[in-house]
Amino acid sequence: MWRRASTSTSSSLSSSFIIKSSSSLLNLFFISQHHHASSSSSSSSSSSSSSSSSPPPLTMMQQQQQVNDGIPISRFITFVLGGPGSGKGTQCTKIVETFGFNHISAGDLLRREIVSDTKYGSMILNTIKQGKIVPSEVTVKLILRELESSHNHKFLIDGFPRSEENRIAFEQIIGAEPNTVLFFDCPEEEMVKRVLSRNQGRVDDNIDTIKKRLKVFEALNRPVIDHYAKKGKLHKINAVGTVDEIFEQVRPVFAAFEQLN
Ligand SMILES: Nc1ncnc2c1ncn2[C@@H]1O[C@H](COP(=O)(O)OP(=O)(O)O)[C@@H](O)[C@H]1O
Ligand SMILES: O=c1ccn([C@@H]2O[C@H](COP(=O)(O)OP(=O)(O)O)[C@@H](O)[C@H]2O)c(=O)[nH]1
Repeated sequence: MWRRASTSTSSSLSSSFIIKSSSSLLNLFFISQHHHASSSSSSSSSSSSSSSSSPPPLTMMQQQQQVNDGIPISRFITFVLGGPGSGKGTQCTKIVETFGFNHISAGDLLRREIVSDTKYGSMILNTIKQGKIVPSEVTVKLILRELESSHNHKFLIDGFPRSEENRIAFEQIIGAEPNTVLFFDCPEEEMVKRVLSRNQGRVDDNIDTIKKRLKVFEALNRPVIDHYAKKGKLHKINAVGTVDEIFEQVRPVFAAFEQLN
């Protein structure tokens, strides 16, 4: 069983905001040469300034044209972090419904490989059973495929990166940093309780594997969280409470982006 990566067509964050909200050019990626050519040969309606090393932002018309042409435009990426059972997937569903993001669950992508029995399937199954982390190049490749095949430019990447090695591989292969990072902060005993009652038939939702996953989370995922905290990109959410109460802490993160637009 896995959560389906969901895609919504509603779009309320525009690329012009993405450009304005980014503190560094690393936050953006302008993938196609076509983009550079088209944006540099026409004027832009956005008020954001552009340096000599960056292309000017696209007008809404250019963005629409690119969507029509199937050419990727600048992407807005949110990493969704937190321990096992902290409620990442549950909150992602609410963010998709409210703000129209495309939800990419790294765990779901990996479980799909197991079910499809691809060349990585048995290695992934063994890794998940042991609560360990799948090699970065495998996971990043699966994420890249999702990023490239979506017409929605706003992404939630759920449950990734799980280690500094994951994070660095993503940044090198994809060529971008996330625009923002959510961290669902949940006490271990609450996470254990939730995972044990998740009831989705997952091979890793048993007490022995949960203990291993919690250790791996503390050892390998914490440094990633610290990294983004230092960069001022981390939004720490208290993950204890009802789903709706927690979402009320999440909502302002994305509402703020909309307001700036
Ligand atoms: N705020 C909450 N309070 C109680 N249970 C929750 C809450 N949020 C999620 N859950 C439940 O806890 C389990 C784990 O949530 P999930 O979103 O799958 O976590 P994660 O994606 O972080 O592993 C699920 O069964 C989910 O329904
Ligand atoms: O980027 C990832 C995401 C997941 N996993 C593996 O998939 C398992 C389940 O991850 P998921 O995010 O689905 O569940 P959670 O840990 O939130 O319960 C993890 O314990 C890892 O073994 C991984 O190796 N790399």
